[in-house]
Amino acid sequence: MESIRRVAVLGSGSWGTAFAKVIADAGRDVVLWSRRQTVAEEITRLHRNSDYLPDVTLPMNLTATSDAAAALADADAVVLAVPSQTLRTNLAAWRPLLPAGATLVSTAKGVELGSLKRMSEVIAEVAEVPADQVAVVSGPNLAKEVGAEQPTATVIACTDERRAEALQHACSTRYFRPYTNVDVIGCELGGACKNVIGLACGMADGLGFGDNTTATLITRGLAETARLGAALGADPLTFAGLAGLGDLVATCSSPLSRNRTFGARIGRGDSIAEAQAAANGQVAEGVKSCASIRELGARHGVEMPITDSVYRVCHEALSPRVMAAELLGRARKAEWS
Ligand SMILES: NC(=O)C1=CN([C@@H]2O[C@H](COP(=O)(O)OP(=O)(O)OC[C@H]3O[C@@H](n4cnc5c(N)ncnc54)[C@H](OP(=O)(O)O)[C@@H]3O)[C@@H](O)[C@H]2O)C=CC1
Ligand SMILES: O=C(CO)COP(=O)(O)O
Repeated sequence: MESIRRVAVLGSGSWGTAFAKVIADAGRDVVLWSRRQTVAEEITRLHRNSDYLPDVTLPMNLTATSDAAAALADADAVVLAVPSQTLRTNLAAWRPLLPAGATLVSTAKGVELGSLKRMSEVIAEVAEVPADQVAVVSGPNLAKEVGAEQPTATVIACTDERRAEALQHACSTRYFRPYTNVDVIGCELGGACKNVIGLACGMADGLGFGDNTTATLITRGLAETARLGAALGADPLTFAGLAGLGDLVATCSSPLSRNRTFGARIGRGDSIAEAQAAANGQVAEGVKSCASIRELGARHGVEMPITDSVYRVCHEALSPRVMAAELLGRARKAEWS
């Protein structure tokens, strides 16, 4: 695998912008694609993305465009940083422009509604590339903290270890430390499921519950994520790592998490529509992915009580307080069963 010199990042929201900055800080030329020309112009001319990371000055070797062909020209790696549920449509439009052989990198943390596919599966299918050409970046990576250059680690997962290492090299900086992992399934499930558990933790906070409840949800949330992972062939160790426990803890504890913030509003009594309006267009992936993850669990006979409860709150108008009572009132069982 050749080294990565030029990177296209498609999607200029919070994470697309922060991760593009990391790669530029690692010395690569980065072109960020934005669907809004005004955002692209602001990034290129003023080195700012005031909609998503207003306090961050972006590096000079990061430019932006709303022309996908210009962003993708000669890219050695293509980072996909759009929401999970639009990725298939976005990528289908970009498919003819993808440079042959480029590593395609998923940053989206979700499971597709309908197909129940992981993002790397969607990418391989739509781009018509082998699975080992697709990498996943996942870990405790709250965009605002990464943008502020706070010390952070992540996981680059790819079944082709040399591609993973090339990407690891292309995004290693003094504040961002990527580890490689060949367990793509586990890393993706960790990233998708933690958003749902983050919603549950937010709901608990909104109801006025404290750290015991949060710790209980984190731990039992990890247990159901790991059960799903086992059924889908993930490496159990992945769930103890950055893309598992690491991301789960960051999302479930941080007021910066959009999923946790969304859940807290619901816990305080907002409707789903009100919480969506307050999110101001920013994606809280778990609201949709709770449906696909719940269905994936059911398809594989995996019990996922927290995910099921979050789904019923988000899509069947279950009250969070009743959710809490129901979860506590479940049939008694052994911890590891
Ligand atoms: N934020 C974070 O801390 C992290 C997020 N992630 C994951 O990265 C993915 C992207 O999230 P993030 O950047 O945070 O999301 P944001 O909500 O911050 O930004 C979403 C971006 O996607 C664009 N977009 C939205 N809908 C479409 C569409 N239909 N077609 C094309 N572009 C679209 C938005 O454009 P516009 O501005 O014009 O609306 C915006 O640039 C998610 O799966 C998230 O879970 C992963 C790690 C960290
Ligand atoms: O994935 C994230 C941190 O790793 C961001 O979480 P939110 O999407 O909940 O903000």
